[in-house]
Amino acid sequence: MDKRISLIAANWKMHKTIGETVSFIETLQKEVGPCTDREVMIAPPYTALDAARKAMTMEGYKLAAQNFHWEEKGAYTGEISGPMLKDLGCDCVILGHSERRHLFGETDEMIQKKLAAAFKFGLLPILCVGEVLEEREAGRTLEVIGTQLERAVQGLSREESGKIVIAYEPVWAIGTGKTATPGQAQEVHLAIRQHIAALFDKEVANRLRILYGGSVKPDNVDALMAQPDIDGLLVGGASLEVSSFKRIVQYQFVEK
Ligand SMILES: O=C[C@H](O)COP(=O)(O)O
Repeated sequence: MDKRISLIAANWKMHKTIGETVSFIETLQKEVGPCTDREVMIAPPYTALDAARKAMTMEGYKLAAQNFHWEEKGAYTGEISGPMLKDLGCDCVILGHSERRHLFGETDEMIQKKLAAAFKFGLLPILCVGEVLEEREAGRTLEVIGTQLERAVQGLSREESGKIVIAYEPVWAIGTGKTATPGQAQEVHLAIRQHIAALFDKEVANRLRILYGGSVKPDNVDALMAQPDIDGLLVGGASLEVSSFKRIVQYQFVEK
C-alpha cells in the first residue's frame, strides 16, 4: 500500500477575527513546531486568510478556504473565485461541507463544478460526504455516500481523482458530541476506498487520503487515527482552542 501522509485539518467555520487567527497560528506553531511526518491545515473565514498565510511560517502548515465559486469571475455578488483564493496564498479548498449542502442548498451538481474548478485553478480539494441520521437508520449510508462520490468526481481524470482528499463527515456527528465509533468510521472509509477503486482503479484508491470529521476530540483522536483507512481528520469545534487542536495534531502515530 502507498504511504499516505496524514492530514489534520481545522475548519473554523464562522469563527475568529484576524487578531484571533494570527494569535492562534503563532501559538500553535510555537508549541507544535514544524511538521514533517503529517500535514496541518487551517481553514479560517475568508476575512482572515491573508493574515493566516502571513502567520504560517513553518513547514507542514497549509491554508484552506471553506468554500468558493466555480467560475473564474463574473456577476456573482458575494462570491469568491479560485484565482482570488490563489492570490491570497490558499493551498486547498473545502467543498460540499454538510453545512453548505443543508443550510445553503448546495447540490451534487454544484459540488461537481467546484471540484473541477479546484483542479483548474490549482487548489487541493477536500470533498466532504456524509449521511444524515435517517439515512443511517434506514441502512442507506453506503448508498448515499456512493451517490455523492459518483456525482462529484464526474468528468475528473484518473490523475485528478487520486489527488482529492475526501472527508467523511456523518451529519449526525457534526457538532453534536456524538462521534462515529472508530469501527463505524473505518467501515465507511474502507467502502469509500473500494468505491473509488471501482470507479477508477486500486492504485488511485490507495493514494486517496480519507479524513474523518464529526465531534473529533482529544479523547477520541488516537482510536480514530489507529484505523487503517483513516488518514486524517477534519475538526470543527475542537480546532478552535490551541490546547485541544494541538493534542489532536499530536495524535499517537501507529504504523499501518
Ligand atoms: O468540518 C468540520 C466538521 O463539521 C466537524 O465539526 P465538529 O468537530 O464541531 O463536530
